Parts: sequence; structure tokens; C-alpha cells
Amino acid sequence: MAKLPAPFVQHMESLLQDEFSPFLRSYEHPRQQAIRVNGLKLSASRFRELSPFPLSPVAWAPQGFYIPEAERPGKHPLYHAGLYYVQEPSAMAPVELLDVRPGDKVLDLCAAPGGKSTQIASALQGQGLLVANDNQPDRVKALVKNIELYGVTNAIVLNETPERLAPALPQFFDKILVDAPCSGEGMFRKDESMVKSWDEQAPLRYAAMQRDILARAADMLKPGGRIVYSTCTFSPEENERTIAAFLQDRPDFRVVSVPLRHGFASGRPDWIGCADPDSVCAAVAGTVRLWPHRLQGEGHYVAVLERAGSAQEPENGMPDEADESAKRPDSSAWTGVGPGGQSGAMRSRKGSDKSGRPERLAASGKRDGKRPDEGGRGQQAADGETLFRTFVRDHLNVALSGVVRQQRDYVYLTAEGAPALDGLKAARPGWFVGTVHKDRFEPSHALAMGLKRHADAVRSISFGRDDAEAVRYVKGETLQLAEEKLNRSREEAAAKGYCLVCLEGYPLGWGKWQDGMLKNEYPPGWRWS
Ligand SMILES: C[S@@+](CC[C@H](N)C(=O)[O-])C[C@H]1O[C@@H](n2cnc3c(N)ncnc32)[C@H](O)[C@@H]1O
Repeated sequence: MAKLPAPFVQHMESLLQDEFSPFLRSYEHPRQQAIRVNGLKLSASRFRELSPFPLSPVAWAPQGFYIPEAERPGKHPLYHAGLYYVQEPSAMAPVELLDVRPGDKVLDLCAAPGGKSTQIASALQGQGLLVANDNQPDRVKALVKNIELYGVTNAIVLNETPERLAPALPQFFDKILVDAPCSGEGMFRKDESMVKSWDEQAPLRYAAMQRDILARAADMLKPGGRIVYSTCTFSPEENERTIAAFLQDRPDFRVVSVPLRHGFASGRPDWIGCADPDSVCAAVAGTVRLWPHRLQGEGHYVAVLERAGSAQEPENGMPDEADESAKRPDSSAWTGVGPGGQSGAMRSRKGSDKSGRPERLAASGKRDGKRPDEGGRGQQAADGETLFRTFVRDHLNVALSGVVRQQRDYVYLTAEGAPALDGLKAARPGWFVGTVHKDRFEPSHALAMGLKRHADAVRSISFGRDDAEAVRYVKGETLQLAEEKLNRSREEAAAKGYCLVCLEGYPLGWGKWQDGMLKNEYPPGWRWS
């Protein structure tokens, strides 16, 4: 581990006093490695049966497990099936405290690379809406990848600043996570780069950012809603003082005290000079600190904030996608083909990008019956909705509900309750289900990953956990595959065509079967090298 900065050590000693020695000794212990099971795909008990690693539970996260330090969890085909996320154990606490329920509209405001977004998605169980946002375009690419790998179908991924988001989505969300950018002091043991990038002014710099971000988040929360504010730093400036300043500015919010279980320690009003137990700042005693010498995890801080009032419809009068779609004749949940429907196309200035680069949306996504012809290729895109529906009818055994949106050649399915995204930069305005090539529909990797089991596809092949073919598939190799090995759920289905490739029944991606060969459709950028 890199040497701890001397001013940091001195500051911690002055804060911790008697507790300083055990704190400092914690840096002699190795960091804890953990994974979190993807509850969208399987239960923790099912994962236990499949796990190639010894597992021991993380006390504060029912789907979290410590695994031995020597394991390489990112190098296993089960990882490529999106069955777990590699996540620092303390980092699992904020979403547990957000108390997400299926059907909630949730904003993850500082979301990249998506550890907590995938945890929120798991709690939503495919119902409601997740808006995952980050202001850094490069980090949004990783966020998109994780959302898609974990099979999240009810998310929108944005690349916006809180300043631009807040006026667009006032009082829209039931729950908001602000996993704030911070000076990262709690990660020194895990990540040397955090030590190197730290300087004495960092806490004050970040504190200013955090106050702005939290203020904007508050404007997007419904009355009665909940914000969880979290950092991975020890600095009181970025933790208790940020929350105390927020409470001072926003009397409509209160701190919900977090029970002191699992080794969680209380927030420290005394560290920000808050001595009067009747003052507003005293409420920060109900926030929690996760210390590396008191539990098995890195340093974190979590505050749970609730807005007064009862959670009702948004007061902004702004119709959401569900309200809008209710007025449209063909926007309800559908199964299979419904030819002759409107195109579902939305006009856009620029095309979106499969790699996750954001696009600023120029229109609300309302169906206007027009085709987008602004691709710069002098061509109109084909009717993606009809092609998509035809693909679903011919290749899948599931009903997929939601409103289809088409941006140039890219087809998305948007979740119930999705807002209009006028003028916002969206990397994914919904579940990216495929691409239109002339009159053909090419299913996306995200479509495969959003399916639950091999039986969701008409044609499938499922490898076992230890089959060499699974590794060869995620490496991008073409596989030889006898026709008898294909599962076909419809007698009349030809062997030739798209085949859902699975591991222990869980989707890994697409292949195309023909004449004993499975052509590999695993995305090149995702391959195991
Ligand atoms: C602690 S990290 C988030 C980690 C993430 N929640 C996870 O669990 O994977 C903080 C994130 O905030 C983003 N960020 C920084 N300033 C921001 C701002 N003003 N608005 C939104 N996101 C911001 C950074 O790009 C970074 O990805």
C-alpha cells in the first residue's frame, strides 16, 4: 500500500484519539473482496449452489458475500452471465438503506460505473424505473455496460449535470441516491491511486461540489421521498458538515436515524463543532460511519434523509411516459407481432451509439407518426417497432411490455413511468433491444442479457458451469455444435438462426446456428481476452 499522507494521518489522530491505534492497524490488514449476487437473475441461495468461490455473508447486504482475496471473480464465465457484481462490502450499505421497493422511481445521480445502480435494479425487480446518471461521459460507458450486463430492462442512462436534470425532473422520484464524488480517504487501503490523488484541500473542494449536488437532488424528490447520501471518505467536512448545511437550507428534510448494527458507528456532530443537542446539526448523530477497524469493509459514510409530506403524484404537472402512453392507441403491453402500428420513431439530431456515448434527445419521444431521416445517410430508417415485434414473435417466448422508441437505427423499449427526456443527454433512453439494418432486425446483446432463462428463446443452448465451450464462447470463438444439442421450444422452428447461448440456463449472449456451427455474436468489446 502507498504511504498514507502525513496531514491525513495527523488529522485522523486528532479526530479519533483513543480509537486511532486500531484504525491505523487496520491498514496492515488486506482489503476484503466481495461480490453481490444479481437478484434480477437468481436468488442468493441458488447462487450458493453454483458459486465457484467459497462465500461468507456480508452482514448488512443479504445478497453480498465475501470471497477469498486470491479469487479472480471477473475471470469466470458466471461473471459474463451477469450473475454477480464485484463490489466493495461497505459500498453495499447505501442502497440497502435507500429501501427501494418494486415500482419505485429511483434516481442514481452519481452512478458510474454502476455498482449501486445494479443493486437498485435488483431491488426494483424489473418494476418501476431506474434513472442512472453520471456527468462524466467516459464513465457513462462503463455504466451502460454494467446496466446491460446485469440484464436491467427498466433503466434510462443519462449523462447530465444535476443543474440540468433538476429543472427537467422536479419532484419526480420516490428515492434518490447521491453517492457523491469525494476525496476517497476511505479507499486508501483498497486503491493506491486514491492516496496519490489526495491533497489537503481535497475535502473542502469536494464539500462544495457535494452541497450543490445534494441541493439539486432534493429538488427532484417527491414529498415523502427518501435520499441516501453516501461517501467513501472520513473527512467530517464532506460528511456531517455537508448534511448539517443541507438540513439548515432545507427544513423540509429530516435525518432518519440508522440503527447501529453490524459495527456501524454513529455520525459525529462534535467533529463539526455542533455541541447543542437541540440544534439542527445535532441530527447528524443519526447518520452512520463505517470504519475499517470496526467491520470488514472500507471506510464509508451514509446519511438517510426523508422529505416531509406524503408521496403523491408529482406536483410539476409534467406527464410521464406512462401517462402519455395511456392516451395512445397502441402503447400498451403487447405480445408478438402487431403489424400496422405507428412507427414509435422519435426524431433525433444525432444517432445514438452502441458503445454508450450519450446523445442529446431533441424530442419527447411522443409518437408523431413520422420517421426519423436525420441520420446523415440520406435514408429513412426502417420501422423498428414492426421489425422488433416480428423478431419477438419468431424468436422469443416472452411478452415484452413498454413503449418502443426508435432513434435512427436503434430500437429501445422504455419502462413504464419513464419521463420525457427533452433536451437531455441520454446514453440509453431505455432498454436497447436491437438495431435495424435495412429491413432486418439485429437483436442487441442487451436484449439477450435482459432475458431471464434459456427457455425465453425459441432456440437456445445452455452450457454447464465447467464446460470449456462457455469460456470459448465469451472469448468470441466460433463453436461447433451438433443440431441435436440445440434446444428448440417450437417444433416448427428451423435449426438455423439466432440462438440464445446460456450458462446453467442464464443468458450469455447470442449466437447464430447454421450447419453445425454456432457463429459467435458476443460483442467484441466485451470478450474475455
Ligand atoms: C463515488 S463515484 C460513484 C460510484 C457509483 N455510485 C458506484 O457505485 O459504482 C462518484 C461519481 O460521481 C460522478 N460525478 C462527479 N461530479 C458529478 C456531478 N456534478 N454530477 C453527477 N455525477 C458526478 C463521478 O464521475 C463518479 O462517477
